[in-house]
Amino acid sequence: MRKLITARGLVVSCQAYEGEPLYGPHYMAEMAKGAELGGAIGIRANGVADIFVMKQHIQVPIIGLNKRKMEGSDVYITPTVEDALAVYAAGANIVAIDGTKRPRPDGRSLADTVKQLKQHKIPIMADISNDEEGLYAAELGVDYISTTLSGYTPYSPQISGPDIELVARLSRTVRIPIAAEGKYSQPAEVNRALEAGAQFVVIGSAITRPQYITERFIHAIPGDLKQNNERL
Ligand SMILES: CC(=O)N[C@H](C=O)[C@@H](O)[C@H](O)[C@H](O)COP(=O)(O)O
Repeated sequence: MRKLITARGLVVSCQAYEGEPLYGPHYMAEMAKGAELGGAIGIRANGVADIFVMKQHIQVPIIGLNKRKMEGSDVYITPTVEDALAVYAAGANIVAIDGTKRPRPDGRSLADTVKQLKQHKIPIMADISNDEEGLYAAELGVDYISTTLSGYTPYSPQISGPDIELVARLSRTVRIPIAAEGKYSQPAEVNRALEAGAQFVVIGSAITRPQYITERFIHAIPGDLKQNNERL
C-alpha cells in the first residue's frame, strides 16, 4: 500500500499548462522539491510524465490527476478509469478524479468509476463542487474529498475566493478527510480552512505560477506606478 496523507498541513499543487513558462516535468519536479523543502506534506500533480519524474525526486505523497478535456463531456479531471489507472501506474499515491455526477466521457457513472478503482486498491480523492457531491462521494467510499471544483461547475457558488463555508459544512457531515482546495491565496485563509475542519489545504497558483504571482503584485500597485510597470 502506498503512503497516504495522514498529517494536517499544506499540500502544494505543482501544475503548469502547455504554453506556460514552467510547463514540463523537469520544472514541475524542481517546483515539487522546493515545496517539499518548504514543508509541504504532499504534492498535487497533473499528467503521467510530471508524476513519474517527481516521484524520483520527492518523498512526500503525490496526489495525481490527468486533466483531459474530451468532446461531449465537461468532466476533465481524470475523466476516465483508464486515465486513473495510468496516473496510479506513474507513481501517484492518491488519484484525484472528478467527483461530480456529470456524464463522463467513458460512459461510466461516478459510482462505477469508484468501484473499479477500489478493486485496484487505488486511494481516491473526489474533487467536488458542493455539499451534495461531497456526501455522495463519501458514501461511495472514496478516501478524501476535495473542494477543488467549487466555483468551477455552473451550479456551485461563483465566488472569487476559497469556499471555506463548504469545508465547514462538509466537516460536520462527512467522516472522511476533507481537503480545502481552490483559490487559496492568503495564509489567513489556510488557517480558517484548517479551523473549519480541513485535514489539509491544497494551494496551486498562489505558490507555483510565477506569472500569476507577479500579476497579483502588479495589480496591487496604485494607478500611475502600475502603468509604468506595464510598459516595461
Ligand atoms: C478547477 C481546477 O481545474 N483545478 C485544478 C486541479 O487540479 C488546478 O488547476 C488548480 O490549480 C488546483 O486545484 C489548485 O487550485 P488553485 O490554483 O486555485 O490554488
